[in-house]
Amino acid sequence: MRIAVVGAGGVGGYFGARLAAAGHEVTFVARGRHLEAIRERGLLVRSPLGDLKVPAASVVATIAELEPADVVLVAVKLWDTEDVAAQLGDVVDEGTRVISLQNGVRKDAVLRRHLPTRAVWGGACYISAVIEEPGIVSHRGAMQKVVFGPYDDMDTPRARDFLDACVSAGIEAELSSDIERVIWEKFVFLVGLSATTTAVRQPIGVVRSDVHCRELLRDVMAEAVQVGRAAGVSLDPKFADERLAFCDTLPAAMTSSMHNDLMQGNRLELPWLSGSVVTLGREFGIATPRNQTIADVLAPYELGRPDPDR
Ligand SMILES: NC(=O)C1=CN([C@@H]2O[C@H](COP(=O)(O)OP(=O)(O)OC[C@H]3O[C@@H](n4cnc5c(N)ncnc54)[C@H](OP(=O)(O)O)[C@@H]3O)[C@@H](O)[C@H]2O)C=CC1
Ligand SMILES: CC(C)(CO)C(=O)C(=O)O
Repeated sequence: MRIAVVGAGGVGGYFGARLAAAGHEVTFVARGRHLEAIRERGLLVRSPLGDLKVPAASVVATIAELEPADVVLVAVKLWDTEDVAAQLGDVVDEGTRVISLQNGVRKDAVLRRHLPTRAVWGGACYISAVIEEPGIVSHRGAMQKVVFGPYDDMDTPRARDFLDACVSAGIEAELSSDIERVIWEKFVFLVGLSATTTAVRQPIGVVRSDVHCRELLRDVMAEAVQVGRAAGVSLDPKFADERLAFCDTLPAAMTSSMHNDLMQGNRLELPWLSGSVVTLGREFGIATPRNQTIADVLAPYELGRPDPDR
């Protein structure tokens, strides 16, 4: 398959490299020092499942340089979605399908503002991966799963082709007939994990074993479930309790990409995570005090490490 990956970071770098290693025609769009390093030495992905090397020739600097693709994977941080979606408008043709592997529940609406509705499939991924240094992505742990699905059943046969491509590349992959619910289920869990690990600056093991933090984790997820249900998503009303039990099965050292970003002094996706729960809560008249507090205490870090002398 011809696959374009916009954003060659933790997520895009990992999944794109797996697909490339399986013989698919993968082109990455990268920028900055990461782009320069890939152009010089190729992209190296370090993974406990086996390292991967992508040749320098697979990278381009702009979306406009992409050749027609069957599937475009969007894997940039959420603040870059609008810009990427606008540029994709010029390269997506009749046969192209775009899957965002980003977190959050508003990404596909942003893509649809710039792309034909049929071109946008839903997606979510489960992985822990970061740009270790320019040109090098590190996959942490063995988790590496993609769930995706068209919003329109007519597209299911072509979606199966991408499923086959992922499976043949060794990616744990699932084709869902209810991708909106999948995206929301991931969102509920992620909002809980990212809010607590980032605010507490500790991994899930510490969060879940402290009685107060555990209740916070549950409440943050319960608020996300409530707003999701108000938005018409078929989430189980007890889903937060189910996810809390799931959190008990996670490796104690697991954190979240937002916690990692905070520790690195990077910008945070906070407005699209707890921030989205608050915004949607306002829209539907649902109180979201726990997510509001998370959004408030992390606000000084939203654009990167704050300057204490400011
Ligand atoms: N990392 C993880 O483990 C997980 C992340 N996610 C989600 O996946 C999404 C991507 O996250 P992650 O992989 O961590 O992000 P990264 O920051 O690691 O990678 C994104 C890359 O895309 C680049 N980029 C942004 N805009 C463009 C553009 N227009 N053209 C070319 N390159 C561009 C960024 O460059 P620059 O640095 O210059 O901005 C960066 O190199 C997020 O929504 C995140 O929440 C989901 C599951 C797990
Ligand atoms: C929870 C996790 C690691 C699962 O993929 C994630 O999506 C994130 O931290 O952004």
